[in-house]
Amino acid sequence: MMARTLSSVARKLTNTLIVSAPIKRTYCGTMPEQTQFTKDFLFRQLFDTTSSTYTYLLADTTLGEAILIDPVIEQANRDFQLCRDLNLCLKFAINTHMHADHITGTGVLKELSGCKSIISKASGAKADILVDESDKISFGRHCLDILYTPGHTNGCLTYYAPEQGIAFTGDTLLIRGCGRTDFQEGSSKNLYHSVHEKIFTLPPATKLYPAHDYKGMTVTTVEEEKRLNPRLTKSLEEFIEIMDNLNLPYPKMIDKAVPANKVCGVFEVPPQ
Ligand SMILES: N[C@@H](CCC(=O)N[C@@H](CSS)C(=O)NCC(=O)O)C(=O)O
Repeated sequence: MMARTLSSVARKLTNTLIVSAPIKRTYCGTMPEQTQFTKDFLFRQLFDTTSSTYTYLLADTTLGEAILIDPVIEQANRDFQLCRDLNLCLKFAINTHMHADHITGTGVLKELSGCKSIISKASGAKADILVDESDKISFGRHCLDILYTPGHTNGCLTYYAPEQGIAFTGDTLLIRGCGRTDFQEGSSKNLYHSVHEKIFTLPPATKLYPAHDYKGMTVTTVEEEKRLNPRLTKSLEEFIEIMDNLNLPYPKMIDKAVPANKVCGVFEVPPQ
């Protein structure tokens, strides 16, 4: 009896396997070879669920120097504690741009760790160090190149670590999307050119890490976005049309976040 039951289960499973649809293979290109991180490079992707913001901790594990990209004020203690847990000294807290949807953690991290804050000169925001494309950001023996990628805001930067094959695109390029261009000197034309000229010209296997994701995605590559991005694979004219019709709601925090982020996240919000 038991044997018959088992064999009927097995037959059902076999049938299920037989009737399941074959995997449809539509991609006929060659996958670009993946770059591995060097042994002395630490990478952590951290998330703030309220604003769906990614913060990135990068470090030289031999020399113990770290940086944070796009920290969020509510997570500043978490990020600082992680540096302590890993015996890392936080050198810089960096923003890709002046965010509209959350207050940056750079002000609090400066207090907690004594690190220096960084943002682009073009952002018009205050920070300890204002950078542009001619600068590099070094931590230990590692280094970030700076790409000027305006469009979402006028001061947007992409930070690129060529040796590791990774770039941090902020809100310029999101996974299968891009940052909106309807406020803070946003320009769809500039964003399109930034992506096509500065990001899509990086090596195809370059891993791209955005400042946000709203669908649970974590990473993409230049090759993937050039092939699959539903907005940026279009012509400039079609792209502008798409961006003009996004109809996204105004970010909930913008009226508090932008004044605070103009002064590195240390703005005292007046009592309501
Ligand atoms: N609902 C959120 C804000 C969502 C949003 O507008 N995200 C921005 C980046 S943060 S300013 C964006 O560019 N989105 C592009 C898109 O296509 O979703 C809030 O209220 O904070």
